[in-house]
Amino acid sequence: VNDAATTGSGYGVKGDRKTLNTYSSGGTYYLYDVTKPMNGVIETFSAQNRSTYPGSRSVDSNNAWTSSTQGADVDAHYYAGQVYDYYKNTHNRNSFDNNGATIRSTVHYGSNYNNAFWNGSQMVYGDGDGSVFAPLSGALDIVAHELTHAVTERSAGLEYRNQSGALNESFSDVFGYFLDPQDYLMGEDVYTPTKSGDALRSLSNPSQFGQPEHMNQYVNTTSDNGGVHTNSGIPNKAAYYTISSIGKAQAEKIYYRALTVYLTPTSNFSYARAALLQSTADLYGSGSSAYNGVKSAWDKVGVY
Ligand SMILES: CCC(=O)Oc1c(C)cccc1C(=O)O
Ligand SMILES: [Zn+2]
Repeated sequence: VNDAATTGSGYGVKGDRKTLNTYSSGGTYYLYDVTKPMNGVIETFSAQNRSTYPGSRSVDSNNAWTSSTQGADVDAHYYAGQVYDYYKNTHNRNSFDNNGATIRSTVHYGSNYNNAFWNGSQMVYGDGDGSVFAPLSGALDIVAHELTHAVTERSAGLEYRNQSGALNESFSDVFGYFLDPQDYLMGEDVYTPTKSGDALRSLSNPSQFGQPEHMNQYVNTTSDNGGVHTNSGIPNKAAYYTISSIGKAQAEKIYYRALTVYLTPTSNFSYARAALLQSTADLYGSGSSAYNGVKSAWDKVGVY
């Protein structure tokens, strides 16, 4: 039996053509990517619209992943590979655990499910209901957001509530930007497919989608684990100020070092400021323009 790594192609959620790293075994093709270094594996499954995971491996008979229901599978697989490459090439991190863990995604989870999440072991994506969301793996920034939850879990371990939870959310949005830097919007490629110009969140203008962007607007609430998707607007705005003043290349090194070296499970916004400043001093010096950029960014959002 000739099992082999193969190259397929298909259409993503938006109908765009993509080349795919697949695998053939017994005459069937699988979304199973064995091309990454040190045996990192990326694999994609389908829940076939049931609420179970992982479901079964996404398969195709001729390695042409072109049916309308395969777009979610194509994008989950392709974008997971892009996020793997980003963390390896930019930060020398080998998968989310820095030890070559298999990156598994399940698509077509549930029915009309307007959600995506990291479940502690894998990524899971709904198909959306066609009004609030198109299939959620169709946005690179969402895939990067979810996989960054895994990186955070295996590094800082920021507890998913209150300020540490808002930081957890913010780091996922910020790395979503680093993967998809042509705008400061989150999820715009799949959010409200019948309406243009909106998004889940904006890093440059959090208040556009109902988020605070200064500490004096912090929302004390018990909903959403203490407003983790709301209060993330404050560190997101600080990240926007940082990126727009010192540039993406230095900002992403600073953010990765803070996340993997200094932040802890209970870090709050003030500690995040200190961690980012210390990371900047480590990398570029405390007298650098980068250091002044980070300091000024957090001053502007009222976090000291
Ligand atoms: C940008 C990705 C995102 O926010 O995904 C979520 C959605 C769409 C609903 C609920 C939670 C999340 C999340 O991953 O935090
Ligand atoms: Zn999230």
